[in-house]
Amino acid sequence: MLNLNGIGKRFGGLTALEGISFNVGKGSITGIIGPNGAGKTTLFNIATGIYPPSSGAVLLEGKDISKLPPEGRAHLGLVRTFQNIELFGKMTVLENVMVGLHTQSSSGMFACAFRMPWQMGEEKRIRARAHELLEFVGIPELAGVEAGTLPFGKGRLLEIARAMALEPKLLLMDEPAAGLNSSETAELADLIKKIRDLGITVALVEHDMDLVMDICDQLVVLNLGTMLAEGTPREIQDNQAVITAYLGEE
Ligand SMILES: Nc1ncnc2c1ncn2[C@@H]1O[C@H](COP(=O)(O)OP(=O)(O)OP(=O)(O)O)[C@@H](O)[C@H]1O
Repeated sequence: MLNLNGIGKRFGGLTALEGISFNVGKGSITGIIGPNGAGKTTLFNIATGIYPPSSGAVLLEGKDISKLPPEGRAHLGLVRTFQNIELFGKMTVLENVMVGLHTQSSSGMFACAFRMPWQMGEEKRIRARAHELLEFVGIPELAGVEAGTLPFGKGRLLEIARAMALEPKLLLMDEPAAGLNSSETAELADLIKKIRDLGITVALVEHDMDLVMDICDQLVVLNLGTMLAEGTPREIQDNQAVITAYLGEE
């Protein structure tokens, strides 16, 4: 689904990544883990188009997307969530999801903002779909609430609903469990599995080892900008280099 081919990244004299190659399998949940400063965020930013790689290529379904900006990647179905939730605080929860749906709709934001008569049917369809997505992530009762007043954990679920509005083929999540308590993390784990069960490929950068061991089909371990290991959670747990470099730190 997503191929990272010999990715390298230099920031001035510092080599943040070197020779990173792996494939995020279609329909899988892939976790990218590693100690602090391993290069996870840098790799995530290269995959989502925030930075160009210094070397190597990013391929989505075989197509080289290395030079595409984030919006272009989103059009091809590569959608991301943020570690620091970015919501429209003054809008309702429902409206936040509707904004995502408008960017996908044929009529676009402009016509919808002015409520052209021929857009009313579309508007109704979008509102219904937004309700469905809130139901899917488990917060249907919060539709009318101002997004800025949401507790952090609910905000994360809303962000996921908004990402789902973009109809991702591949959802890239930046530390989705950061800031969540254990019951919220368990809820998140169920939701990510539900997303995978819809046929959407998921890749996440995450520090919460219990979460990645629970939900991931495949793990990639980075250390000091290189790939230390790749395998199933079981294989990674038993990998001596990983234990030394990473798990041993805990
Ligand atoms: N924009 C930048 N300019 C210069 N150096 C950077 C930049 N972004 C990252 N680095 C460096 O690249 C290396 C990898 O950092 P990165 O943030 O990708 O690691 P990480 O695995 O995400 O760490 P953490 O788990 O702490 O978030 C670090 O040495 C970092 O200082």
